Amino acid sequence: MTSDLSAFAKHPYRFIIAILGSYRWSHIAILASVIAAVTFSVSTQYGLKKLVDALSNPSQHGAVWVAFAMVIGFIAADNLSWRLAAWIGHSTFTGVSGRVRRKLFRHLTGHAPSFFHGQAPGALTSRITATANALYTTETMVTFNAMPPLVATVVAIIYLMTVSVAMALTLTGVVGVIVVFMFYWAARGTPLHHAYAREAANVDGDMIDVISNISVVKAFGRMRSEHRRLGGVISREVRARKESLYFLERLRIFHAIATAVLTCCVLAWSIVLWQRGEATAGDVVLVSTLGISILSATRDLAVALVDVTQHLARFSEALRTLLTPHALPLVSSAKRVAAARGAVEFRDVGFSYPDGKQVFSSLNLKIDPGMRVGIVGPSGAGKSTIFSLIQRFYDVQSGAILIDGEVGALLPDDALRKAIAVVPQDVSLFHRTLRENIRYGRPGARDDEVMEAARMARCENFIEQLPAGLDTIVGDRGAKLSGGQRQRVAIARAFLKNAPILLLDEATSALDSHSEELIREALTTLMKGRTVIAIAHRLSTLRNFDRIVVIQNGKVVQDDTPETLISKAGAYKSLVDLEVRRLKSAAA
Ligand SMILES: Nc1ncnc2c1ncn2[C@@H]1O[C@H](COP(=O)(O)OP(=O)(O)OP(=O)(O)O)[C@@H](O)[C@H]1O
Repeated sequence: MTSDLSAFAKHPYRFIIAILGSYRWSHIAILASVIAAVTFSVSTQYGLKKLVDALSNPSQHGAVWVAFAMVIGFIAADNLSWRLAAWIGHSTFTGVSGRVRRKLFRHLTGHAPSFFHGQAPGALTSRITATANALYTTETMVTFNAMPPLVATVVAIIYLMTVSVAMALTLTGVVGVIVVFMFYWAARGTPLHHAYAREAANVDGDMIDVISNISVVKAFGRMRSEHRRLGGVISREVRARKESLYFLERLRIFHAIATAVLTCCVLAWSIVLWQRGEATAGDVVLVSTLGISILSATRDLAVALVDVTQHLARFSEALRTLLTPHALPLVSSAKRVAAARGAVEFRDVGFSYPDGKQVFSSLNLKIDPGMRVGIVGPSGAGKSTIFSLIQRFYDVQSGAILIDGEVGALLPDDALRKAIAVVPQDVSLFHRTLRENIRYGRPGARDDEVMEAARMARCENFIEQLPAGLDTIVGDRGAKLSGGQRQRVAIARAFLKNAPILLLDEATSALDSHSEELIREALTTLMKGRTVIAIAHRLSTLRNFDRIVVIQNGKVVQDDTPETLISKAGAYKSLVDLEVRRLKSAAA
């Protein structure tokens, strides 16, 4: 299977077959063990019939012990087969569930970053878990809930035929009617069970919402009203759960009455046969025990079938929503490309976001290797979009973006990623050690290289103060580090990555002047010998750049050296004047 599984979105059963294919022999072994276990279990009743027949005939002492051995043998074989089925089942079903998760996660992470904008990460990951769990539950239910009563019914009917073919056929008809009736009745409860599942999810969602906003709740003194709100949500869930449980209970009551009446009929019938001399005492025992087990099996079978169909429906639904096709086809990494030198060119680029918002109609921008270019312009001009397009988070609709003269969209993904390092505005860190976070820039980097990158990014001082130095866990999204420290970790990553093209997105939030100074020093070293494209929010950052490109409404309105631009009237001069006025009024 490739990482794009979207072809399976409409064919969930093909997906299941493809996944189960790798566990074919284990499933066959489980199936055989369950069939054997149930056959042995039902055969125990036959052993008991033999025992009763031998006991009622005093001359058959030997036959009594043969029947005894038969019963013990069946019981032992029954238990051993169940344990074997469960033993293989545990490793197979958990293996399948792990495989489903790996496959779905691979598919999910194969989407372009743009796919994840506006999607709650928690919702996506819990859908993967729910899908894998639905398949796991389906497998265990089929094996341990649906198959045993089905096999037991078939085997029991075969044994009953040895006593009375008419009784066996009548019972088959009655069982069929009961299973179908119970299945449809049980299925009618589905909306109630779904309503309960929805309410339970609401309780979870509300609790998560409150806990993740706990500081806001406390700051506004709303804890009591949040408790009240949650109390209401929990009451609705309790009500829905009761309705779902009572529905199943009514089904069980009906079944219990039907079982009692039918057992009575079967028993009476076999006694009549015995009175007529057409059945032995053992036959009466066999018929009554088998009759009872068949009738009990009908309820388990009907309920299990409903559960299985529901889980399969949930699985198919989840698969449909998870397996949306990848928007950007990946280029095979087999294609070899020379190491990048760092030239970037936008040639007649036309681009609109998937929602139809057009940002560029025909953007042209040529940046030579080693050149430092600052991009400025008002909010919404398209600066960040330029970065997204260079990194191929989206494909352009017309024109092309060239890296060293090669169309970016035709470059293998790993070649493109190798060519570009990014120091983003919002640095996102993993909930792992600082060392692992910095090493993200180059996974194979040695410890001394990680340390050197940290030193060049001016991280030493704060690393020394961390409780476990580089081995400190940085907290969720790097919560234990300050904004300036997170920026320097991103710079350290970029040092390790050592890519020829550097995209810098200056943080909008102001840092203290010491932190700003450290970052400025680190960036000056980092920029040496690379092509740099920087989005600057403070124009002073761009003083030492080779070129400044001013963008307005998706168009380049000025493109020149900082000295030339500042010396003549125009968009850049207006922006500088505006910043000077802002700084003056802030200082006043
Ligand atoms: N994911 C998106 N989907 C749809 N439209 C978007 C998306 N991202 C940005 N836009 C729109 O595209 C236009 C350009 O946005 P972009 O983020 O590139 O501007 P910017 O110059 O970087 O602005 P800022 O300085 O405020 O970050 C804006 O009108 C914005 O609303």
